[in-house]
Amino acid sequence: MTSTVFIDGAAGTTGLEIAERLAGRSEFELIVLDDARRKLPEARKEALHAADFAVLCLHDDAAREAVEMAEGSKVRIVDASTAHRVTPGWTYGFPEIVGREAVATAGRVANPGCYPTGFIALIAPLVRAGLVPADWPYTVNAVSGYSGGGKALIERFEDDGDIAFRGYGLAMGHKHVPEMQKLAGLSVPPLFAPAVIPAHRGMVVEVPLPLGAMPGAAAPDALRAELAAYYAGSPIVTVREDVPDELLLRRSMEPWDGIALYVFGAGDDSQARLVAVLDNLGKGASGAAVQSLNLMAGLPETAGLRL
Ligand SMILES: NC(=O)C1=CN([C@@H]2O[C@H](COP(=O)(O)OP(=O)(O)OC[C@H]3O[C@@H](n4cnc5c(N)ncnc54)[C@H](OP(=O)(O)O)[C@@H]3O)[C@@H](O)[C@H]2O)C=CC1
Ligand SMILES: CC(=O)N[C@@H](CCC(=O)OP(=O)(O)O)C(=O)O
Repeated sequence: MTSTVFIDGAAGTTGLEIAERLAGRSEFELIVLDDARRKLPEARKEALHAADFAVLCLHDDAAREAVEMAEGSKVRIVDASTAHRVTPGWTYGFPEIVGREAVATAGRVANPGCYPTGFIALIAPLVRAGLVPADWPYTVNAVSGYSGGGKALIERFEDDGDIAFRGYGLAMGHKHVPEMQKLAGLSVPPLFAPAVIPAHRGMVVEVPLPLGAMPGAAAPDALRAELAAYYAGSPIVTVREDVPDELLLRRSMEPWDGIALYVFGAGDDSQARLVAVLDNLGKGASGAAVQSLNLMAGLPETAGLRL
């Protein structure tokens, strides 16, 4: 059976990558609005009411508007924006964390943020297993390729070829913190230090752990073993056993919908560095949206993904 899909915001960075992952698949037929109509409220509303699925690849206000427009229709929504990630009634679209069945049966799915995908993948299973405390003030140090900021940041980095590093979120209160706290099951918000580097895509999310000072925290080998058991059999999440000399992001990175998790530990078990490497536009956005869409349509979760 073919399902119809409307990508609202199809001309944007995330929307284009979702369309690429759906291209040539007989299970989905895209509803496309031409350039003159793609922002017209009446055209969007008509498309939302005609579609089986809609993927919102919009800024938060336009995403909220789309959800309102969809009222009274049968459409099932995956929202890539931040608008509904901690909203009651919405399912957080991270099947490995909330369960595949929850996503498969949902009518409203909030696609995770790119940085939270790395943080939650690392921390949520460990908190649940009681191997690290839920009441610890975690720190999240992360770098992202500039496509993470959409068309505006892409243009800025490509116009100004001289930016080597952009630290931001310096006033704290980044929009990703609430979902990190909620999905990881933490009693205090993590301290988040994001930055952008002059590569188009790719990200590294690191959570440094002073294990010796953390009440009840397990040793690095036990943390790695727990993550490996938690994600065993996942075609998307890989827990790496190796300790490379260095972790590199390359400007030439191809689209990739997987995520690699590492636990690096000090010999005396006093410290660990949890690291997630992913593609902000892959498992961090478009790949995750297509994974959820697959599950919602009753299809294999990796169909169309770049793994
Ligand atoms: N980029 C990434 O790595 C990630 C992005 N996201 C989220 O996904 C969403 C989309 O981001 P991204 O693709 O990067 O952003 P872009 O800016 O690249 O794309 C947004 C698109 O929405 C279009 N648009 C703006 N207003 C309207 C409207 N009223 N109706 C219809 N279309 C509209 C824009 O049009 P125009 O082309 O004319 O500007 C643009 O094509 C955001 O909420 C973002 O935070 C989430 C995770 C990662
Ligand atoms: C590099 C960069 O600017 N990244 C964006 C987040 C990208 C993203 O995940 O957007 P959503 O929160 O809508 O999911 C930022 O920090 O605002």
